[in-house]
Amino acid sequence: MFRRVGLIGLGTMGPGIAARLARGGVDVVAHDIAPEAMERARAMLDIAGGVLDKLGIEPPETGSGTVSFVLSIAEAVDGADLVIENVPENREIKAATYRAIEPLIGPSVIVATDTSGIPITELQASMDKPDRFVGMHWSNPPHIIPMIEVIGGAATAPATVEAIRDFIRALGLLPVVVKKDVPGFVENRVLYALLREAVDLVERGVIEPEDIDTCVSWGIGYKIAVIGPMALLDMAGMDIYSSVSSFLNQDLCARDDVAPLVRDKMAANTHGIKTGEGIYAYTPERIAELQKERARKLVAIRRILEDRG
Ligand SMILES: NC(=O)C1=CN([C@@H]2O[C@H](COP(=O)(O)OP(=O)(O)OC[C@H]3O[C@@H](n4cnc5c(N)ncnc54)[C@H](O)[C@@H]3O)[C@@H](O)[C@H]2O)C=CC1
Ligand SMILES: Cc1ncc(C(=O)O)c(C(=O)O)c1O
Repeated sequence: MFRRVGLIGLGTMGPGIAARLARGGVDVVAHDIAPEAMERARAMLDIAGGVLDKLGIEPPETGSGTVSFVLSIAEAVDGADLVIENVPENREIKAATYRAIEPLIGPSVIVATDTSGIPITELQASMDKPDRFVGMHWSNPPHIIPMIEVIGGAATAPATVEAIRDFIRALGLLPVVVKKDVPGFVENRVLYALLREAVDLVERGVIEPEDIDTCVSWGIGYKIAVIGPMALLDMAGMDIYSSVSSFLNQDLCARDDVAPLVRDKMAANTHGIKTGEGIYAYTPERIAELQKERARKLVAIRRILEDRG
């Protein structure tokens, strides 16, 4: 079990990760190059703590850990036995961050990345000690979603993968070890297959955005939370899947670039909630309302799925 974690990057993911680790008894020393991100993270900690209370996640007997904010990477990694990197999904920024971290840590300190899908083998190529480098892919919102993917690259020592898997288990979370270092790992390969098809259907005028959200949330999402895809195949029957996939697979979206709908949104700086408009438009009041409502529903669903309803 790691007792002290250096957390680098406090944007969308960092604050929830800090809150969840601290609730598990870990002392987190957090750093972001942007002072305003550190301020936002402080405010987020209280909100995430309230959600963890509602989830009934108790600290261990030794008590909750702490979260402190520091002004440099050197202070964040000093004395850490694990460093978690949460900087933007950009190879150069990540490589520069590892170059800054590595000279500051001892040989036994593990460095984990929360990359959404850049292969670990690629990222560890810039490291002096790639054997202690590993993927630890949390899902957003990270203080609520219990599943975390663990991915070793070609040069990762098996003991590094095992240490992260055991740490996640000790926190009461659900590690899933991905056996091959494929781009996107597993969660995002599945999610992006769904998103590619959804964007394509909206772009082709087959369905309105609100209607595909209803269709997927109530038709597929609700069911898949209880019955995973492999179990769903058995429930539907291999005969049905074989028959439907024989004509449908060839008609599914197979585009290998970013869809025009998404490129247009990027060009117009309509990135979603973070800019106030994406597929839908959001006022600041609506964003606050949605965040509360989504957290409340995710907490209620998780309690039911854990038979604690
Ligand atoms: N947003 C999401 O839903 C998910 C994102 N991820 C992955 O997690 C990582 C972080 O993603 P987000 O939190 O969404 O990114 P973000 O862009 O919201 O936050 C990144 C933070 O890193 C900071 N930063 C940049 N360079 C830095 C440096 N050298 N030192 C310290 N801080 C630095 C930025 O100021 C920013 O606050 C990415 O690899 C992303 O792909 C993983 C799961 C879900
Ligand atoms: C759109 C999107 N992309 C990546 C991720 C991730 O897991 O890295 C997520 C997420 O929900 O966590 C996501 O929604």
